[in-house]
Amino acid sequence: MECLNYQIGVLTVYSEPSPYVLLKGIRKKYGNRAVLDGIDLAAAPGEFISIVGKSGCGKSTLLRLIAGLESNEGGEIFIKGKKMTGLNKDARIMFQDGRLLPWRTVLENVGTGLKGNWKQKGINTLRNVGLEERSQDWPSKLSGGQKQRVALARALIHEPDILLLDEPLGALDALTRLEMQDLIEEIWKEQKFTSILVTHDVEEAVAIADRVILIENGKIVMDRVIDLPRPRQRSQRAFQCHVEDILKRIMERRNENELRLVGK
Ligand SMILES: Nc1ncnc2c1ncn2[C@@H]1O[C@H](COP(=O)(O)OP(=O)(O)OP(=O)(O)O)[C@@H](O)[C@H]1O
Repeated sequence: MECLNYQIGVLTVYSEPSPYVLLKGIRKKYGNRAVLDGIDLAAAPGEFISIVGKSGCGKSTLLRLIAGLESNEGGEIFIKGKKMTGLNKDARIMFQDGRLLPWRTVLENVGTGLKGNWKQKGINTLRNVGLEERSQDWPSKLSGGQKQRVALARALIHEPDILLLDEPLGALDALTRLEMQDLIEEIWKEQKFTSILVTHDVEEAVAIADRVILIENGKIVMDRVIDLPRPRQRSQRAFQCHVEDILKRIMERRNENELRLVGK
C-alpha cells in the first residue's frame, strides 16, 4: 500500500488561542556562520511539537533560544503573547545527560532552586515519574533511565507551561526509551503543558507529537500534522507512512545538498 494520503509541506500555523511560543523570523549566527535563518513557528497551548533534522542543523540552538539561554541576532520570540527579553520563566528544559548534581540525593536534585516546604511536592512529583521509593538515593545508584526520570521530575516540579526536551532519551536503550516516551506522553496529557522535543529519532517524533517540524539549512522545510489517534500504534500503516515520508524528505534534502556540493 502506498502512502498517498499524507501530504508534506511547509505550513505555518498561527493557532487560536494565541500561541504559548511564537517565533518570528528567528536568525542565529555563530561567528560568520548562520545556523538559523528565518524561523517562523507557533506552538499552541498544550501542543506537542517534535523537531527533527540532521546533526548540526540547529535544533538544540533553537530550543536554547526558546529557553532564553542564548540570544538571537534577528527576529522576535513571544511567550504567551509577551516579547521575550531574558530567561524564559514559563519554560523548563531537560537535556540528554540529565545534569543531576552527584552530591545531592534524588529528592534534593528534584527540589534544586526551590525554597520553603518543597519536600512533599518533590515526593509527589517523583511518584508521578515512578521513582518515589528512590528519593533518598544518590544519583550514582540510578540507571540511565532512572536518572532521566529524576531530570524530568526536576523540570515538572515547577509546573511549567512549556517543557523543552533536548534529546532527553538519546542515550537510553530502546526499551527504556519507549517506556520514557509513554511516560512523557502520559504526563503531558494530564498536565497539558506545551512541549517541544528535539530528537534524532523520526519514529519517536511521530509517536509523541501533534506536529513534526524539519529544519534544513537554517529553515523549517516541513511542518507536518500527525493526525493519528493516541496512543499511537507503531505497526499501523498510517504511522509508518508518516515516518517514511519524513525520512524520505530528509534524505531528498541530503541528496540535493550533496549534489550541490559536487556541482561546485
Ligand atoms: N556555542 C557555540 N559556538 C559556536 N558554534 C556553535 C555553538 N553551539 C552550536 N554551534 C554550532 O551550531 C550548529 C548547530 O548546533 P546545534 O547543537 O543546534 O545542532 P543540532 O541540530 O542540535 O545538532 P545535533 O543533532 O548533533 O545535536 C552546529 O554547527 C554547531 O557546531
